[in-house]
Order: sequence, then C-alpha cells, then structure tokens
Amino acid sequence: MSELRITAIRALQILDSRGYPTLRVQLEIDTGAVFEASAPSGASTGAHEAVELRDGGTPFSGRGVTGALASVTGEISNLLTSRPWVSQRELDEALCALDGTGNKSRLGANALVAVSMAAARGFAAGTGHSLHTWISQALGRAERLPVPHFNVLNGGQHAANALAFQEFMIAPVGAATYPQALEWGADIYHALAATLRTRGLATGLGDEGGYAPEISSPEEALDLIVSGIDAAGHRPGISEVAIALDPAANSFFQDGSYHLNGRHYTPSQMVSYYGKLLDNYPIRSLEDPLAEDDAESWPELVSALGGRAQIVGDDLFVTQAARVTAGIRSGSATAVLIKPNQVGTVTETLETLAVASAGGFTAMVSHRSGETTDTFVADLTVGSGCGQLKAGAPARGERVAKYNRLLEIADSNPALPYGLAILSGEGDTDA
Ligand SMILES: O=C(O)[C@@H](CO)OP(=O)(O)O
Ligand SMILES: [Mg+2]
Repeated sequence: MSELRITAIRALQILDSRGYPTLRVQLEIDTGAVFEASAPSGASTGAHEAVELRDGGTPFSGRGVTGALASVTGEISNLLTSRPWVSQRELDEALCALDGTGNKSRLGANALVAVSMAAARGFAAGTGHSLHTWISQALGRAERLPVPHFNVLNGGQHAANALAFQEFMIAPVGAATYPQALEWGADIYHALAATLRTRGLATGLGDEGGYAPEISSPEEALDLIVSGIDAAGHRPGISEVAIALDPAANSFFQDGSYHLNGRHYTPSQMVSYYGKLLDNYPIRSLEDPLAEDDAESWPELVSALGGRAQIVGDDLFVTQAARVTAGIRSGSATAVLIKPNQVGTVTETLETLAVASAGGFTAMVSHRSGETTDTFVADLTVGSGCGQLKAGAPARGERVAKYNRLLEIADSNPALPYGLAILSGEGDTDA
C-alpha cells in the first residue's frame, strides 16, 4: 500500500441537518489531491459513546465546534503532516494516542472521526480503488448492495409528537435490485403521506425526514405504515416489504420500567409486548428494544424473540468492539448497529465489524439524526457486505445523499449482489 503524505489540513465549520455546527475536514496530500469528510451528530446518544467536543455558552446553544476545529488545525495537523503514514491503522492509532483519553473527549470524537474518514478516502485513492472496495479488502469481505431501511415515521427524541418509539422503518427485502428497492421506498413514502392526509393527520417531518403525525401508540404507527405499503401496491411481509423498529428504549425507560401507551411495563412485560407486535406485523428487526441501563434483560428478550427478528444493539454497544464482544458472550443481541462517530475512528469501526462477524452477529450501518451530505456510510455498508443500511427517509438532501451514492455504486458495479447478508465469517449467505 502506498504511503499517505499529508501536506495540509483544513477544517471548516458547517451546519448539520438540524442547523447546529459541525466540521468538515480536508486533507491535502503531496500529489495535490484533496480528501474531505464531515462529522455527523446524534441526538439519542448512548452513555458510552465517544464524546464530541462542543464549546458551551453561545452561539449555537452551546453547540459550537470552535474547540474541535482548533484540535484539527492545531495538534492533529502538526502530527499528521510530520511524517508519512503507511496505513489507516497506524494513523488512527496515532490519533487515539494523541487524544490520550478513553473516550476521545480531549480532541473531540467529531474532530477525530472527520479526520479519520478523510484519511480513509486518501488511502483508498492511493490503492486506485473506490472507498467501498478498499473497505471490503481491509475487512476481507465480499461487497454487497444493502437493503435500505427507510425511516418513514419518526417519534421519540427525533420528533415533537407523543410517539415513544423513535423510528419506524420499511425495508424492501423483496426488491430484485437496489434501484428497485429505492423506487419502492419512495413510492411507499409518498403513499404514506396520502394515507396520513386522508385521515386528517399532519405530514410534517421529524429529524430523519420521516413523517411525525400526532399519534401516540406504536400500533397506530404500524397500522398507518401497513396501509401505506398496501396503498403503494406492495405487500407488507417479512420477505417483501418488511418493517424495522428502533424504539430507542433509553428514552422511555425510567425507574426500572418502560413508560409506554400510558402504562408502565416491566422488562418482562416489554418482551411480551414486542412478541405481540411480531405476531401482528411483519417486523424483521428490533433495535434498542430495551434500555442500555437494563442490560441484564436483553438476554431474556433474545431468548424469547431472537429467532423471530434481528435484535440490534445501538446505545448498548455504541460501535465498540469490547462491548460487542461482551454482548456476544452474554447473548444480549444478535446484531450491532455501526456508526463511525460513536467510536471515533475508521479502524475501530472496522474492528467492531470484524468482531461482530466472527461472533455470528449481523450488522447494520447507520447515519446519525444530525447529518451532512457526506456519504461515507454508504461505502462502508457496501464494503462491509453487511447488507443493511439505515439512512432515514427517502427524502431530504442529507438522507438521499447516501441513497444516491448507493445508486452510483450500483450503476458502476452492475455485478454487485443486492440483499440481506449474514456476517458469519463464512461469506455472504442470504438471510
Ligand atoms: O438511534 C439511532 O439509531 C440514531 C440514528 O437513527 O439516532 P441518533 O443519531 O439521534 O442517535
Ligand atoms: Mg438507534
């Protein structure tokens, strides 16, 4: 692999999709080529995520990134321009050592992840490969176009309505190709708007571009989505248009119980509740169905429901290999959600994917609720071969940037397979 000789690093404050500042980083190398990346930002964050550096005070309600910009143009720039870098791992390890904290809080995970992603683009270009192919080679996995999981109805911390569950996604599992999956997703999204209007419900949007009607129960949301799928002329079903949920249960877990539908559910009652949802709706995936502070209840949920739906740890694992390893041992989930900025570097993200795969977990790559038009996660999904990406609704620029990047990849790689895969270490077996 050719060395990366970085000659200059620039950092620019830009706005994310919620109107808060974030950073865009540019690395210039000795050939004059420039590689760019931008940091996304979550709203429903896990307690163990790598920590963003935010200014506090004013402006931007305390969410300024002056400090993170200074990390990039100061210490990080001094280090990265001081010598050539032979690999992504070497560069990322040096970044982590420079930060010196366990959670990236000194230099900022937002600063580190943007630099690390820009460097990955540089290393990929040095090999003459696209980013997705470079990632697949780094992981030793076959490339695959994912089933897009479109978040069409928003609640929780991503919307102002009273819906406790955060994300209601549709997954066109039965589409023959990625472009067809996108077409189905867009058609259903529009049909859902018509369904909402017919019932006198608002079509205003939540943070990820899904509708945020004034409803409060998950069942109402699921009924609306099933109607929308029907109205678009598709079949709701596990192997046609399936549903995936991210309740993000941290946000309605209080004092040992889950506050939902005007009731308090014990962890065991939540497991039965999800069982009923699986009986009544074609749900293929449940992310953060329980809270991270209720970690001891996850194995019970997996024993009861793990054979019927993918159980994904997001806040529970925060893309960190050690936490995934512990989750594999305790049987706490069957899958991991992958968000590079939760751990802070590309190398650590790839490590988490490798650990998940070796332990028989599936993986789903994810955007954040605060996004930019950066498309790194689209390439990461294809290169990891994990077969699943969630990037919000099939509308709004920062969301469709990812879906459109997948169209580009599909267009220039017509032989790439499309669909779900199991990260089993054995290759890409169809799920
Ligand atoms: O919970 C999630 O999975 C994410 C992305 O959809 O939300 P946030 O970025 O706010 O953590
Ligand atoms: Mg989540």
